[in-house]
Amino acid sequence: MTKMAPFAKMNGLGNDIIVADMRGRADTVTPAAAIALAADPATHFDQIMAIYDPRTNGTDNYIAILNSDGSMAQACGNGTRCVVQALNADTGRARFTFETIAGILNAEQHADGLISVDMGTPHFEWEAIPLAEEFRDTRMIELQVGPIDAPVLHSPSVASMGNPHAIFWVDKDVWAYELDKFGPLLENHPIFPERANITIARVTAPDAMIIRTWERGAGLTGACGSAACAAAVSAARTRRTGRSVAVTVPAGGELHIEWRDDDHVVMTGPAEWEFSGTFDPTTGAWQRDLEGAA
Ligand SMILES: N[C@@H](CCC[C@H](N)C(=O)O)C(=O)O
Repeated sequence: MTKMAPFAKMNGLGNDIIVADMRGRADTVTPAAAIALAADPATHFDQIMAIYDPRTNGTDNYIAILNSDGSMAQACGNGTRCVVQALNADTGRARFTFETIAGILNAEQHADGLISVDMGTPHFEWEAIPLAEEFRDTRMIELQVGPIDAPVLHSPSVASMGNPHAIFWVDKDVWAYELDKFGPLLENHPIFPERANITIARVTAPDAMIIRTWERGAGLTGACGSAACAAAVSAARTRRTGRSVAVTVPAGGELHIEWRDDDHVVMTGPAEWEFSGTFDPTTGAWQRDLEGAA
C-alpha cells in the first residue's frame, strides 16, 4: 500500500484547491487519484497543486498542477498562492521560487497576508497560445456561439499565461450568459488544439473588470487567477483599461493584476485554508485529520 501523503484543502478566492505535500517522496499524484478526489463532494477541487522536491538549482520546489479531469495545467495563479500560504505556515519563509512545466516563477507572502505571484510574461502569438492556424489579427478569429447573424459571444482576445485563454468582451452583466452551456463547446473548439480556458469579461472602469471563467479541465470556477491575468493584459493591450486593474471574480472578491513595464504580470490576492488530511497519491483514497489532534 502506498504511504499516505499530507494535503490541505484550500481556496484562492473561491478557486477550489488541494495542496498535496509530495516533498521527500519518489511517487507522484496520478490522474486517477485526482479524478477520484474531484468526484468526492468533500474534496472536490478545481486544481491539485502537488509540491515536490526541487528539480533545478535555485528553485525551492517543483509544482505539478492537475485539473479535476486529471489533465495537467501549465499555470494556476490561485493555486500558487495557496502553495505559498501552506509553505509559509510550514517553514516561516515568505518568498519562494517554484518550477512548473511552464518555467520558473517567484511568489511572496506580504505582512498583511496577501500573496503576490509573478506569473511571468504573456504571449499573444498564435503558435504560443496555441491556435490551430495563423490569424494575423486575432480579432478575426472565427469563434462564436449563438445564431450566426446575432452571436451571443464572438471575437475573443486570446493570450497565453503559460496556459491558453480566450477572453470574450461583453457589455451586459457577465451572469447573463450561459457559460455552463457555451464553456464546454468553446473549450473544445478545434481552433484550440490544447483546449482553452474560456472567460467572459466586462470592463467596468479603466482600472476594473468583472470576469467569469469556464476552466479547461475543471469547468465553472469561483475564480481563475491566470484568466484574470489574461483578461487584464488583453484589456490593456486593446486599450480597454490601463495596466493595473482590480478583477472581480465569480465567487466575489478581487485580484489585483499589475502588468509591469518589464512585461511580467504580477497577481496579488488572498488564500484560505479549509481543512487538512492525508491521501493515497495513487488511488485518491483519503481521510480527514482529526481537528485539534496533537
Ligand atoms: N485556476 C487556475 C488555472 C487552472 C488551469 C487551467 N484549468 C488550465 O488547464 O489551464 C488559476 O488560478 O490560474
